[in-house]
Amino acid sequence: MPPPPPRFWDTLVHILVRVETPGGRLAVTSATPSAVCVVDDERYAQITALPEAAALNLPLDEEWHLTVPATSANMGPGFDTLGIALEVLNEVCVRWRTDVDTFEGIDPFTSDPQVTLLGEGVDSLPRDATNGVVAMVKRGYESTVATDKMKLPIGWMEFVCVNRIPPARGMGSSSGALVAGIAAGMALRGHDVTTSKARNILLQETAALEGHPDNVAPCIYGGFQLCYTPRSLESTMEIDTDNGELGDALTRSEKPAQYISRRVEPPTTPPLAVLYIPDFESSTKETRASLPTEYSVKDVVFTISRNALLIHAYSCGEWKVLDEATRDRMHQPYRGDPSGFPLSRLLKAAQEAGAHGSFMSGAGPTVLAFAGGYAMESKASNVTEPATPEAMLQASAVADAMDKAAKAAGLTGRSVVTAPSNNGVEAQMRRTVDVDKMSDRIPDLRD
Ligand SMILES: Nc1ncnc2c1ncn2[C@@H]1O[C@H](COP(=O)(O)OP(=O)(O)O)[C@@H](O)[C@H]1O
Ligand SMILES: N[C@@H](CCOP(=O)(O)O)C(=O)O
Repeated sequence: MPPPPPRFWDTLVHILVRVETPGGRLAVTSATPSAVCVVDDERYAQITALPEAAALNLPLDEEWHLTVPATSANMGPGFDTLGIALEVLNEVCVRWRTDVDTFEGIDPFTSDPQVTLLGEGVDSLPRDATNGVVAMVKRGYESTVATDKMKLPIGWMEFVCVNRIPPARGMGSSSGALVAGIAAGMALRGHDVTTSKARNILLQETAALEGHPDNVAPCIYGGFQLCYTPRSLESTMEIDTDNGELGDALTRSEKPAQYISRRVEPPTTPPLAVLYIPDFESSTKETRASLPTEYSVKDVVFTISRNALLIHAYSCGEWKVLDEATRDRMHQPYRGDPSGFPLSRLLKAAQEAGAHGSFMSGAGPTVLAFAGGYAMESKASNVTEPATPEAMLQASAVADAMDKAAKAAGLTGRSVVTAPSNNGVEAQMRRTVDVDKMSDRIPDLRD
C-alpha cells in the first residue's frame, strides 16, 4: 500500500523541525503547507527516523472519538460464520493528556498513558498500556498501516473508554476492543477508517487476532454478516469486496484476504433483540476448548440446514421460522446445559413468551431472543423504522419471561431490550486543543 498523502500537520512537522527558536525549542509556525517544497528530503528522513520527531508527527489538536457496536456471533447454527451488530455501543476517545500542564519528564514511549474507564468492566479491565484498547491503538498506529517508523507517544496520550458491552459475556467485547483500538490508531495516522479498503484491512487484522471473523465483521461493517475464508487464498486478490460490491482487496502487506464477509439484508426492519445477560463472566477461549473436534454427518446436516434457513429467514423477513432456524448441534448443546447453565430453560421461556427465535450469543453466557418486528407482508419498503409499541410490548414480555426463568434456575443477571445495528465502527475527529498551548507542553526532546 502506498503511504498516505501527507496531511497538514505532517507538513507542519517539517517546518517545526527546521524552524528553531533561540531557546532551541521547536516552534509552531503558521507557515503554509507550500513551504514544504523547500524541505531537504535527506535531512527529513534522518529526522523522522528519530522517535522524538515521530512523536511530534501526531496532530497537535486532534481528538479521536470512536464507537463500536456489541455483536452476537454464531446466531445458533452459524458457528464462526454468522454475526450481527447490536445497538449497544462502546466509545473510545483518544487525545493528548489533559491531566498535566507539561509532558516534561513523562517518557512518551515507556510511560503509561492516562486511562479512564467508565461503565462495564471498570473493576476488571486494566488502566495501563496492557489495556486491550490501548495496546491496539498502538498497534494500529505503529504497524497496521505503517510504511515508516512512527511510534505512538503513548505516555502523552489519554484514553477515555465508555464501556456498555459487558466483558466476557458473549457480546463481542474483545472484538470491540480490537476494532476500536486498531481503527483509532489508523485514524491517528491520518487514514479514513470508513473507506472499504480501510475496513478490509481492519477485518484482516482483527479476525486474525481474534481467530474467527464472526464478531469482528459485524463490528466493522454493522448489520448481519456472513463470513468465510476463501478456499484458495491465491485466487482471492480480486474477490474481496466492499461488503457487497467488487472492490480492492489488497491488505497492507498486499497479501490475499484471509477473511471475507457479506451483508445479509432484511427486507424490513428486523425484530428487536432481547438479551438476557448473566452476571457471571465466561471466557470464549475456555469454552471453545470444550467443543468436540469431530461431528456426525447427522449433526452436520442438522446444523447446515438451520444455517441456510436462518439466512433465508433474515433475508426474506420470514421471522416465523426463526425458532427452528436458530437451533444447532455444533456448539449450543455443549456450551449450554451440560455445563450447568440453564440454556434450554431460557430458550423455552423466550419462545413461550412470543420470541421468534433465540440462541446463545457468541460463546455465552448471554442469550439473545428476537422479538417484535414486522411480518414481511405487512411492510413493503426497506426502511428502518423505530420499534412500534406492539414490538416493544412483545420484547418486554420476552425479557420478563427470561428474567423469571433465570431466577427460577438460581441465575442472577439482567435483561436488556435493544435492536440490530446497521452501523459498524465509526470514527469522528474533533479539534479541541489550542495549538499554541499544546506546543508549549511538549518538551524539547533533543537535549
Ligand atoms: N472494553 C474493553 N477494553 C479492553 N479490553 C477488553 C474490553 N472488553 C473486553 N476486553 C478484553 O476481552 C476479554 C474478554 O474476551 P472474550 O472472552 O472473548 O469475551 P467476549 O465474548 O466478551 O468477547 C476481557 O477479559 C478483556 O481482556
Ligand atoms: N464463534 C465464536 C464466537 C465468540 O463470540 P464471543 O462474543 O463469545 O467472543 C465462538 O463461538 O467461540
